[in-house]
Amino acid sequence: MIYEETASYLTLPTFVGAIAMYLLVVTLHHTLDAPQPPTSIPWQGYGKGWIAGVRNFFALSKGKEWLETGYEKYSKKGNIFVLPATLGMQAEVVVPRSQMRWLLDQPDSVISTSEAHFDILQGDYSFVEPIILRDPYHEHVIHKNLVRNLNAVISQTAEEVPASVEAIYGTDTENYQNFDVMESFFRMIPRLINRMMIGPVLCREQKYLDSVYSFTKDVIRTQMFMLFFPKVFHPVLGRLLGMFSTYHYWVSSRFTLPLIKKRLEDIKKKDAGDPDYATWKEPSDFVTWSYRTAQAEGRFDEMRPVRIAERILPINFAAIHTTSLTCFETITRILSAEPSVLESLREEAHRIYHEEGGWTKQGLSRMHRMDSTIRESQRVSPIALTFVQRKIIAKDGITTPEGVHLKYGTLLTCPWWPLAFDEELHEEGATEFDAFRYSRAKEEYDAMTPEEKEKANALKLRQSGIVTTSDCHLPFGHGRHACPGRFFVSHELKMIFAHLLLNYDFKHLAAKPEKMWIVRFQVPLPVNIEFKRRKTTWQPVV
Ligand code: HEM
Repeated sequence: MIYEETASYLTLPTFVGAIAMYLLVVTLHHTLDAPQPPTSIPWQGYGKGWIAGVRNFFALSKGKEWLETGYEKYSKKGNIFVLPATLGMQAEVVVPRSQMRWLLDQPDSVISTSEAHFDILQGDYSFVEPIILRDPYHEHVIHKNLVRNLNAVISQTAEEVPASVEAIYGTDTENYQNFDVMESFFRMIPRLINRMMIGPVLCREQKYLDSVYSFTKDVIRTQMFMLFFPKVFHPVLGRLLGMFSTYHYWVSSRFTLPLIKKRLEDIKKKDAGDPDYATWKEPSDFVTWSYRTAQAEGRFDEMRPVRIAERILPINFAAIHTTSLTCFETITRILSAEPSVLESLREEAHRIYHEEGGWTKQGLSRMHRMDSTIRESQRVSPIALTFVQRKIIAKDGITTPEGVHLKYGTLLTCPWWPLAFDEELHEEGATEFDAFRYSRAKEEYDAMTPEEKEKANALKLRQSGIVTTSDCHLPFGHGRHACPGRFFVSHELKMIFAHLLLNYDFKHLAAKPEKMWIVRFQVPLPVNIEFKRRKTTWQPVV
């Protein structure tokens, strides 16, 4: 009897009603809970009231349209506007290009990058311990060490690229194979980034690589799931979801901890003048950089092996998906462009490799066509609508140059998607992919006489490379918190593509890959490419 009564409530309408009620509660909770931008400034979406808030919350596919309209109506006139909260994402105040300098000049104690990242990435739960994102010392280590150790990093990466590519793309010279492009890079990139992080032994250990890759997926899962639940559930849900990343950290640490402990022992013996270590040279990788930086700065907590092992994972998180997506965009753009683009890139890679006798920093910096192709692929395929997220952490808030007061906790951001395609900011054809957009002028410059070079604007040319960020080129962010990994990525990607294009044949891609927008992110749909190992490395036709 009781069973029958219960069953009578479990009808489709009651189930749908319960879900609708739950979502309504979640929406209202998010709306009331998050710091709200002022209603005195323009809001995109359905408006500012309660009902509009509910409609905005469910408008999963509207973000792009709202941003484009806001950009045209307000950003171009130098005004801020609000991109409303969708799902559990916080409303963002979109800062126009004309106010970007003001935004980036604010001290970290007023407008914070790390606090914005902490909130967005659920720093309380996703990275094993909250301190990892609360005090992102690993970012400081990368900022401080990567560029100054670039020569060593490039030669290690050059050593690792051929085997990393072959491990995925194989050596079959007879038959074309068919592969999911994104998957191929998700398998290749962890090895290359971990060569820089922890050296040649572990970067080839598949179980270790699986654990770090799984960790990055755990973080994304936690971040996504939490959007659907009000903050009151976060402590329980976050801890449950965080167990996955803690587990994968634990698996990775079984590989990393012994190596880190041994490295620190070696360094200490070397420092103590142990004669056995007279010729020992400390490897230049993230482990050594972390220890040495912490030692120089008296950060004893950061010299502990466990802490160094924990910090390896957020760097993997920052690197794996971003680099794989960029590789995906670049190769699919090359293969769907005119075949002459592929041939031209091959010619450049072959020429420079032979002129330099291998991959050097100097040679890679002369690969203008490849540099341009990667930069242009990033421009025409923004991963997200907005970049440069910052959170106001000054307790009293802050007043913008146009006199609007924004309170503590407000999220600020910059409009990347519309900037990327603005015809007024880029040379003609801004909506089209033009592989050599940034390299034509550089090649012309290289061919000039010294007198002609003196008259040319070399600075402008140098400012159009992959690593150069600006207020209208944001794939690596902008300002002092712009991605420090880009100095590694730019060389890594050139070596990967040079190796792929010189050693493999590819079938032309008939159509450009399809994309889908999920809230504020652009996600490519799966694409397969057909390729075959060449019997001999590509040679120019004489
Ligand atoms: C193509 C690949 C990559 C892309 C597109 C990318 C993009 C970004 C973006 C958009 C930011 C935020 C910048 C801002 O808010 O102004 C960022 C930050 C960061 N990235 Fe990357 N990244 C890539 C690869 C890497 C790699 C390989 C590393 C590590 C070696 C790395 C380490 C970092 C770090 C540590 C930060 C935080 C910087 C800070 O807040 O001071 N990234 N990245």
